[in-house]
Amino acid sequence: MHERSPYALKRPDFAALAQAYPPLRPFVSKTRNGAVLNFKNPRAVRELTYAMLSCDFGIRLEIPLSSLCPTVPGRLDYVLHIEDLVGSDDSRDVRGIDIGTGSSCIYPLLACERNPRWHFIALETDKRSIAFAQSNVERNNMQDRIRVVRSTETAPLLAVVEDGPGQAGADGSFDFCMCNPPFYKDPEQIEQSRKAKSTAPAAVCMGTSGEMITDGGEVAFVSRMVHESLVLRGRVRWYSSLLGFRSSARAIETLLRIEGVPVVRCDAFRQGPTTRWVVAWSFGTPESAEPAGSPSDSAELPSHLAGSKRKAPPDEPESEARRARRV
Ligand SMILES: C[S@@+](CC[C@H](N)C(=O)[O-])C[C@H]1O[C@@H](n2cnc3c(N)ncnc32)[C@H](O)[C@@H]1O
Repeated sequence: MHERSPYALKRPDFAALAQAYPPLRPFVSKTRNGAVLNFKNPRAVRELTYAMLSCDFGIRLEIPLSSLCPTVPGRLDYVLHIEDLVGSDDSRDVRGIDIGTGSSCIYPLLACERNPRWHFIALETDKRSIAFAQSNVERNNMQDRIRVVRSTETAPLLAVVEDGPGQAGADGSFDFCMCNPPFYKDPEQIEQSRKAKSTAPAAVCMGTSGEMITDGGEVAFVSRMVHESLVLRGRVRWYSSLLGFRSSARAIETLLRIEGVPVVRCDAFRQGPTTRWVVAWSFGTPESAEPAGSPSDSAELPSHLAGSKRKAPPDEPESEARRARRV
């Protein structure tokens, strides 16, 4: 977990959360070992996300039950990592792009809540998710800072940088882009992943196929970002994506090095037994971006950029619900 995360030091106290956030109460039971939550119940998992966002960030959310339910500590880790990359200069506006914002619009909401001068374009292809994301932006009065924009599957992922509808800086540039892509290439890969976790309790999965599956999997998706960045170059200062497999992070890092991208870093973030990778790259000058790192050499990075680096786990992503269980 990121060293600045408030969740790095304490496990959530379900009893205290339920006290502070009454809608969570029906899902919390008292046992001899303390208060517990039934993570097999999608409503309980969703209510936990609502409770944490409300109590810890003052964010109000509504998402459909049949969609990916974001786990707050994991999403916060990526936001903290982006803050490390772009710096915490409150004296200027910072502009970011979230590729695939989902129905929650979780990254823009968390990032804007923490950073008063940040602005986002939140891109999404799915019609229902766009409607929910837009409502969540309005529910939190963020309309002047977060703009939900519809993408199409065939359009470039970063077409918005070329189009620059309103939110780019005066020079038409963005400070960063972030992305949590669909991890899997097909249902079989999801099934394989589930079987590999057969010793674990059955997980409740709330992702739609559009949220979990993309042609060629996450490597193909992020490779598209890489190729677009080779054209856009400094129009975005930091390009980045989350990756669910260590092998994917390595593949993207290799692609970036083959393409001669001058600044590449790969950081691993661990929460319990789950690790996620964030690959970030930049065409910036040495002053605006640190030298490259890699999963193997990232321990040499300055600590504020290092996140939580631990021994790499098996090469498998995990369902949102299993991640939530460890919160
Ligand atoms: C794994 S979900 C991430 C949702 C959210 N960002 C989160 O972290 O909870 C991936 C999202 O990317 C969206 N997506 C897929 N292809 C896309 C594309 N070409 N452009 C923009 N969004 C896309 C999906 O509809 C889905 O909502």
